[in-house]
Amino acid sequence: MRAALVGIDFGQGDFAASVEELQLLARSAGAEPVTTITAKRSAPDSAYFVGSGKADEIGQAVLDERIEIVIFNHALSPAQQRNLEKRLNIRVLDRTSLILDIFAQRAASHEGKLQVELAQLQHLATRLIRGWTHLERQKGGIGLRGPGETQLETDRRLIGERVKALRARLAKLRKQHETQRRSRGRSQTFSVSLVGYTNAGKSTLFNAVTKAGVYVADQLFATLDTTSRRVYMGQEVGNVVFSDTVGFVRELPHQLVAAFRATLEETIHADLLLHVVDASSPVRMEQIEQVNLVLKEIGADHIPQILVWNKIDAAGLEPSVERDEYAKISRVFLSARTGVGVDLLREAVVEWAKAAPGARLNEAYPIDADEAELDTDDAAQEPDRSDSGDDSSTSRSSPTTHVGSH
Ligand SMILES: Nc1nc2c(ncn2[C@@H]2O[C@H](COP(=O)(O)OP(=O)(O)OP(=O)(O)O)[C@@H](O)[C@H]2O)c(=O)[nH]1
Ligand SMILES: [Mg+2]
Repeated sequence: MRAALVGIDFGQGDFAASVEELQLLARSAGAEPVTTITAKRSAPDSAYFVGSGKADEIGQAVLDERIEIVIFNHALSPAQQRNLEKRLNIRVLDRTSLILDIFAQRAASHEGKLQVELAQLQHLATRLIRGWTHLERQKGGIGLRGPGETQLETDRRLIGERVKALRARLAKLRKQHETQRRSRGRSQTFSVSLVGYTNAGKSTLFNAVTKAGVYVADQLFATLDTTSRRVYMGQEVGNVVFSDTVGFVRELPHQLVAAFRATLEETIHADLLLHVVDASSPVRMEQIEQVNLVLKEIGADHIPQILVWNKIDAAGLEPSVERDEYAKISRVFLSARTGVGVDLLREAVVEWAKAAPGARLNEAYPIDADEAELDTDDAAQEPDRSDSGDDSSTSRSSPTTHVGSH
């Protein structure tokens, strides 16, 4: 489908990067961006978002380039969208609808599909409601109740009912998952979630670490549902669960953040986040910020993170590890694609897993009085563990020794 993209520069952030992202988003949705129309404004026009001169320029491009759809890099009000569609005589999508559309195409699990439908209906509902009041105002209300309005009221009611049903079903699914999680007990298994901006390389890294075949593509939101794999990480820590997750994006429609909370449930319950960053992207710092914002929104900002600077092959960087002031690993440079540095990350995860508060404590860690008591209890129940204690306590003078003491 031949698409014209429209981006307005309000003088905030990296405009070129944001237009580039819109092109990737459009392609991910299956559109073919043929032309990109940009303009500078200080504020959106209330009728058309762009000025009427710009609207005509878009109209001309639609004719010249045989455009089938116009996609705005912004959230349009229902009135703006309608006005534009009327004037251009073509379907107009805004950024929110575009992202919703990609999500609708990609959702694979039952729960994922329900969540997308819910978000779409909520988006639609605001349009209908506002569309209706808009009409009402135009017609002046009383005595002018036409068949169109009745239809809108019916639509609104039906949508409301469907939204309610979807919410109930999702709540039930969530409860089931919660019960499953609890019945598994306070799991001994250390869990790690890969999070990050869309296209950062999370799935590629997930595959490199777990050797699982997960869909990798140079598209936005290639992954929509969470995939988890249990991986044996050696004698000391045993199994670790890795979860790949949906990518984040700036201005992620708010309904979607809320709707995808459950998809990101694994993230909220993870012991450690691997925050994957495309080190070759000029806007990587902004992307890190955006991801941290979403993490805060879903209540996962308290979970410790390792920043994974991925794609060092493209960024011309060397594989390495950085530690913070407590000597804990805080950043790993690697390439998920070539595999260079991936072993450093595995070692980093093992180190974190060994140091985790809930992990099998053993006497190799310096611990303070309260924890020492706990540890004695533990040791009493599993006497065989103290046998191997001595040599590991000397060999592990590494950073992990800090953990017991905070
Ligand atoms: N040059 C280079 N490209 C990489 C590297 N890792 C991943 N890629 C590419 O980046 C693109 C996106 O990779 P994915 O693993 O699908 O990214 P993702 O973060 O899972 O993306 P979403 O699931 O859409 O959020 C693909 O084309 C990968 O081949 C890397 O280390 N170097
Ligand atoms: Mg992915």
